[in-house]
Amino acid sequence: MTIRPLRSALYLPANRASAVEKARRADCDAVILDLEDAVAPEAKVDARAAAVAAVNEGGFGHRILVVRVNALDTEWGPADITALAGCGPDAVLVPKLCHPDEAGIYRQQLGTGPELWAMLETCIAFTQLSAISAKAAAAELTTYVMGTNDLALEMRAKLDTARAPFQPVLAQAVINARAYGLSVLDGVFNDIGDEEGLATQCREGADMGFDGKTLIHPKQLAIANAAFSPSAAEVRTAQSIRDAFAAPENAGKGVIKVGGRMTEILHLREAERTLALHAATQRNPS
Ligand SMILES: CC(C)(COP(=O)(O)OP(=O)(O)OC[C@H]1O[C@@H](n2cnc3c(N)ncnc32)[C@H](O)[C@@H]1OP(=O)(O)O)[C@@H](O)C(=O)NCCC(=O)NCCSC(=O)C[C@H](O)C(=O)O
Ligand SMILES: [Mg+2]
Repeated sequence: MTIRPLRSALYLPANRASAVEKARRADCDAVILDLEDAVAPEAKVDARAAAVAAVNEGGFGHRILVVRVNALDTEWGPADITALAGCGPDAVLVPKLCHPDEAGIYRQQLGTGPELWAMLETCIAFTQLSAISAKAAAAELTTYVMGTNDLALEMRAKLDTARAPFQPVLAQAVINARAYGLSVLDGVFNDIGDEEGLATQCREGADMGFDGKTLIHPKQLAIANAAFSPSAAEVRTAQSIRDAFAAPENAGKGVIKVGGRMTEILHLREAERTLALHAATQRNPS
């Protein structure tokens, strides 16, 4: 089993050159060059050119290079998509997905090159997420990204560390992603100085089943990487489950006891995933 880690995805405005340079060396699994909400309207055209130049220049190493475009119904969206389809980042992230047919339209505009990712950040999307997800998967969309700031604005809900009003939609995002074989990333944590709050929210996201977290500052990367990586204890447990099922005395058994716990074949599958994720995260930073 091979796994592509997505523990940490760092956003930055595409037109901030010093941040683009830092992102090329940052300890993250994905870099998201933003053309949407982090870029002022008067800077949109220059930011698009900067994103295309950054993609063409490369230098992001193992990091998945993503560009977040403006929505197709804005004055910048169509030209963003055309420019990105032409230069080929690893993925294009589209904002504010609302309707079941949208992913197919984006895919058509984008062609078969880059992966298609989409933000879940509108109330209307959550009223019809199963229909959206079925059609998104058919359009080969690979990844959902939570947009909790936009969602908070639309819901008129308070976005604090505990995120109580958002628990149902966070779970819905994970369930839909898993049902259709997509990756799913948790939303950003705005308080850059609050490391404890970020760690709490990362742990919650990992416990809910998210693959990783979107982040807004390099200071946040280590906390997310740690929270979404298997711990040493989890790796040991996974190894002992794999060893136990491989032991001759357990050949052909569907359920055994490992470390005092009932352990079934489904737990072996989970253990294999843990070990694959662990192996995939043991690379040297480059
Ligand atoms: C939030 C920031 C504007 C803060 O910037 P600043 O005050 O300049 O921070 P620092 O002084 O701490 O910066 C120190 C150096 O670090 C680099 N830096 C900062 N942030 C990043 C980053 N994200 N990636 C890479 N490098 C970064 C700076 O370049 C400084 O270097 P130097 O200039 O050489 O001194 C800023 O952090 C920022 O812009 N963050 C990203 C904001 C963003 O992209 N927002 C859009 C995505 S969030 C969102 O919209 C989610 C979703 O849609 C929703 O609805 O929830
Ligand atoms: Mg948003």
